Amino acid sequence: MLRVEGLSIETGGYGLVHDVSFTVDSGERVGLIGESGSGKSLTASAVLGLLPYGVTATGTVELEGRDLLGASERELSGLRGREMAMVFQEPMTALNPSMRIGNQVAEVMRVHRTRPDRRSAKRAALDLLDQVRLPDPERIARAYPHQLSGGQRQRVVLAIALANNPGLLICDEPTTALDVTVQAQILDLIRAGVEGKALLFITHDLAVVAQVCQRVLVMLDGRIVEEGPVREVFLTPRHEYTKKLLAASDLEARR
Ligand SMILES: Nc1ncnc2c1ncn2[C@@H]1O[C@H](COP(=O)(O)OP(=O)(O)OP(=O)(O)O)[C@@H](O)[C@H]1O
Repeated sequence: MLRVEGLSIETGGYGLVHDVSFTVDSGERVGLIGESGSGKSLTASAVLGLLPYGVTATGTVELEGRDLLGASERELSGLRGREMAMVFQEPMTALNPSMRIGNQVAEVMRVHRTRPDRRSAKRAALDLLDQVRLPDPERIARAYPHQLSGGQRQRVVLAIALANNPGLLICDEPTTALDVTVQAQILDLIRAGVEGKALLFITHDLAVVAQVCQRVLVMLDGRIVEEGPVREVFLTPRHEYTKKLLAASDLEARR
């Protein structure tokens, strides 16, 4: 499904990510962990074709065999929101503050023409709001983003991400801004929502990886230094850095 091979990212001749390779198959949930600045978000941005201005990527990124690094912006925007979708930390930046929630969810289906008409897109939007367990979807659909809580807004973002049934979902710290009980609910929804799809889940929280992912990649200074099944890596880490990460987390205490 997603294949990243020899991905390097640089800016002004300065390397930020070095020769990163990994795959995420359909039905697989893969975590990407590592300290702040290790290159996790840039790696995800390269996959999505959303690298910041002046930052460039080389290597191979393929989604269902389709080359993404060489794709035009037009091709990429046809894929984003349809074949691959993303959920970032701050839901407010993903939502349009002046558009009603229902219209925003319907919009992503209209843009990609995945529903035959406006009415069916609106109906599908209500179903999606219900699917992410928002109470009273009709009322939420009429609301504006600022009228919802942070957790409710992230549910809306997830509904938008899942609207077109994408094969790949990329989450970058989706629950970091939420309190723990809401965090657990959103993680459950993500797990349920990605069934049969590929998930790349970026976080610095090892407990979240243990809860959501089957496989984990550990990144340090722009390189993947260790990878494997979550259980294996967390129980018997091989790289010194992974050992340090585990020692610093509260996972140890839960074993
Ligand atoms: N637009 C940019 N221009 C130059 N350097 C950048 C740019 N964006 C990120 N970097 C640098 O690239 C490195 C990797 O950043 P990245 O955001 O991928 O880290 P991260 O692992 O996602 O960290 P965090 O967990 O804090 O989000 C960092 O050293 C960062 O300073």
